[in-house]
Amino acid sequence: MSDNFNRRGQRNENSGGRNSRRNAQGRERNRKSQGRRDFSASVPSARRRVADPDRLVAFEVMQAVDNQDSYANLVLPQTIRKHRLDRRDAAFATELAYGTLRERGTYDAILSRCLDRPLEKTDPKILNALRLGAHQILGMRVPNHAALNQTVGLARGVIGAGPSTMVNAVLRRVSEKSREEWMDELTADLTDDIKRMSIEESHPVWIVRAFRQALAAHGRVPTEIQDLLAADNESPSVHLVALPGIGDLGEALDNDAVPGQLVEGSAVYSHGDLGRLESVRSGRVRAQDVGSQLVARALAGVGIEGSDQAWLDLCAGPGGKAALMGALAVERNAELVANESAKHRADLVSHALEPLPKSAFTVMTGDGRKIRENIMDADLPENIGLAVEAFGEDGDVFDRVMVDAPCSGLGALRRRPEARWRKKPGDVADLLPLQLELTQAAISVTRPGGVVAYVTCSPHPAETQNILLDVLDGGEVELLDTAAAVRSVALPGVLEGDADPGTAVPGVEPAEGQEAATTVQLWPHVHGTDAMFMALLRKK
Ligand SMILES: C[S@@+](CC[C@H](N)C(=O)[O-])C[C@H]1O[C@@H](n2cnc3c(N)ncnc32)[C@H](O)[C@@H]1O
Repeated sequence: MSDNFNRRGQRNENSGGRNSRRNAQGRERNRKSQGRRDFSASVPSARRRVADPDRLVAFEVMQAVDNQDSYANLVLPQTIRKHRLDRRDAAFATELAYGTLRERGTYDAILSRCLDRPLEKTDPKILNALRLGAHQILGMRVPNHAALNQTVGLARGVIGAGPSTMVNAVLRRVSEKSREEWMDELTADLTDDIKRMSIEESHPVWIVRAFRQALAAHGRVPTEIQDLLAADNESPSVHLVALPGIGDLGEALDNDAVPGQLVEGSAVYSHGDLGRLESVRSGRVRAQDVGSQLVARALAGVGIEGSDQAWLDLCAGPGGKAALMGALAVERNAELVANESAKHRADLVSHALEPLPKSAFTVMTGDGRKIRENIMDADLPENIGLAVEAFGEDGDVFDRVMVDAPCSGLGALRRRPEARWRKKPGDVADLLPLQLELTQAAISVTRPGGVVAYVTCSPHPAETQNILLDVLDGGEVELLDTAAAVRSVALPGVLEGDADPGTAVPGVEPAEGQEAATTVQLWPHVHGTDAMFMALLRKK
């Protein structure tokens, strides 16, 4: 983490460069030359009447998330461009918007003690301005007077003079206590740990509860929950993968990336715009969570007997795992079929696979549940086509199949700052039938002895272990020692001891030739990855 960011990954406003609007002490520079004046925080009526551009960007992102259901990670870059922020101000706006969105739950609990009306009855624009102010005061090291002054200026500029007076009064009350004092006050009378953590770590109560169950279900200690929630509030590092045999990490490493600690061919990049790396622009090096890299490599690496030429990624969009699997397939003289139901996402898969030789892959657009019918009609690469003929009407042609199922995404909350507030408990239940049917469809096109990987970016027991048990009930597949397969593609020693991601599944016997029947659950607070689940299944 750079020196310019605090414990929560936010920038300290104390490292002003030559052109910065903040000086070396973190104070906003005087802007007389821009025709505006900065005033003392104690004179609200005389404060600036226009919104500071980086705070305005953060505010517009919050509004777009609320009013247009926008994704912050998509709308933020557009808004930064619209307001022509320089790199430094863009970084500040990013931390302000993302941090405020993530920690909204904590700030709302504090604001509800400072407002004289319920939050629901507060004008949403005023509420968003207050949240941004609270984050600057309690979550970033912006001096109180600057946070107040600038947020009042923002409110005055985008909402009006009346509301700005109220924003000033409320933020003054917020600034009267430190974050720790606020937490003590808010949680003093709470006997329920889940509610306490929900406020302290800014997650909805139902997600805290689900995570605690998930930790227990995947063999970890439920008391880890606080660390897990805290890890969700950190900005994730950018992990890179060099497509094996196609890309290399040299350029990234020359530009301050550092080698990844979990898996070979990976690096961690924390030095700004990835687009400046030609290897990334060309798609030969890709940004990909290292957990995704691990599961893709584990499926490619697990031992199978017999043919190994036809690989399938059943739910491939936008193509991250497909690109890595496809490159590994090329090295092994195998070919990849990448299927995706949404046309625009199938186009992204085609784009992700561009660096591969054209003859090495096929992209199909279709419902994965109908893959069996669809592959019989498809124009597949020659060796897969031959295999289809060999298996005749059955269509069970594939040696390795990835089912990276559509899921609640609860394991990647740190990537989508607003996601935790949008998701509902029903989202988990809604996807369960689809997850099961996709896995059954995958099994139906896998040849006996071939392997299916069931993967989710969620640790929720309903969409991980329960789906697995339903699949095993079908009697067509057996659970492999997934943890051993994952360890074998990780760097030596890193998934041992407390970092062992494996869990034995009660009542499930090891398959022939396997030490154990295990699943794998990765965690942000243990492995620095998304909370990704994997079960490797061998077709009988
Ligand atoms: C978790 S994402 C896959 C991520 C991808 N493997 C990667 O690494 O980039 C799940 C994908 O499944 C797709 N999907 C949803 N329903 C599907 C279906 N019935 N058949 C095939 N794909 C489906 C979604 O559009 C989404 O792109």
